[in-house]
Amino acid sequence: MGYAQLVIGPAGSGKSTYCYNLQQHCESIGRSVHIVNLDPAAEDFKYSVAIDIRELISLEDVMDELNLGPNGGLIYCMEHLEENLEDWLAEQLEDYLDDDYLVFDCPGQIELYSHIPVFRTFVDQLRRWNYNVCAVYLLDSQFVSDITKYLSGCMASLSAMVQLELPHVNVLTKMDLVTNKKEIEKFLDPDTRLLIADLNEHMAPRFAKLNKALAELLDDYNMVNFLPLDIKKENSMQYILSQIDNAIQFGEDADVKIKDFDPENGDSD
Ligand SMILES: Nc1nc2c(ncn2[C@@H]2O[C@H](COP(=O)(O)OP(=O)(O)OP(=O)(O)O)[C@@H](O)[C@H]2O)c(=O)[nH]1
Ligand SMILES: [Mg+2]
Repeated sequence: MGYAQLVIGPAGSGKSTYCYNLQQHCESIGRSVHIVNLDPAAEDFKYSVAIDIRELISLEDVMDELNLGPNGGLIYCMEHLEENLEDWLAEQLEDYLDDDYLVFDCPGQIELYSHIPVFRTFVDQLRRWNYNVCAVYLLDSQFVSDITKYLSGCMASLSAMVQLELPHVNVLTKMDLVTNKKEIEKFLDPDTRLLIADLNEHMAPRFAKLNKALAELLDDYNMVNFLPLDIKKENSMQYILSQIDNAIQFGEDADVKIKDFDPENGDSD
């Protein structure tokens, strides 16, 4: 059984930075992770890359040779990946052990998750190869400055969740930049009734029914729940990782091993 995180979220939300900080954190606790770059437009990374989509296809080449713009080019690249999962990706993954932990740093274009099936195909293939996969959806705390933006961020996350059908963890990034912590904290685990009240206050009365329906939708999917990520605080990443591990049952075998050697039940010397 392998384990994987699919790190997704809007452009600039902090996905690559998250991957780097996760790698640093894992190094510091002596745990192994391998970061896979799935962004064909990426230029350089701070993390060490285990597998790189740019060895299969690069956005620059596609744009030059096929005369495509950056967005069309990206879709072309991702569809090319989709067609090459069983040869290229399979071959790349052969270098990793069955129980390795992979982290996929994905591109930020939202249409990749809502309009075309590439990530759904990708995830289905990983599952066939026996990976437990968790979607980690990052949203920039700087973007969540008011309730309507927050709600639109939640909706984009929900759309990815419905499309991918994976265990799903939402993360609010760049908390180190937040000056008014109280203002943001209300978005981490809010009461949807308060959200509606807040929305109604800011919007014309004719939106009241829509606001109520949106809040109920979030409630039904248990969606409104974000873990704060402050890269300046070590325990912040540690907590997020523990939640994700839990979602993909990583470490349960290790728990069994620890219990086997529980000094209270084992031999004493
Ligand atoms: N202060 C601070 N800056 C951050 C943090 N995360 C990301 N940034 C900055 O935000 C910008 C975008 O970060 P990236 O990690 O490249 O974001 P991304 O989601 O990978 O972006 P794309 O791959 O283009 O979609 C960079 O300038 C980062 O330095 C954070 O936690 N704190
Ligand atoms: Mg990136």
